[in-house]
Amino acid sequence: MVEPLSQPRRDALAGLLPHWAPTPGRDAIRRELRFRDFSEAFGFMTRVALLAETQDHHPEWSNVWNRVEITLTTHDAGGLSERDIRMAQAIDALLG
Ligand SMILES: C[C@H](O)[C@H](O)[C@H]1CNC2=NC(N)=NC(=O)C2=N1
Repeated sequence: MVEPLSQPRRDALAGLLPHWAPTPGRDAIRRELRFRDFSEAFGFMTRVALLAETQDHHPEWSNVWNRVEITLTTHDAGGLSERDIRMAQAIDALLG
């Protein structure tokens, strides 16, 4: 079992993640990305997939050609946890 984030921790972290927004109706965060083409988008997804395996934390996502939509939440916690924040920061770092 993973602990969900407390409200103060949630507030403290919100400013650290400028590219991520709350997912409407869910305890989750999401980010939409647009790449030059499908190859760039899928290359990025491949890198995130490897990252997800190393962190044992997996995104919910979708891809349409050059667009990738990522939602992060922790199923084991029934909502946002520190794992999602760590993953969001690692994804942001990949993007430079
Ligand atoms: C058994 C395994 O550690 C768990 O199922 C992991 C795998 N990846 C996961 N990913 C996400 N997003 N939430 C989880 O709760 C989760 N749990």
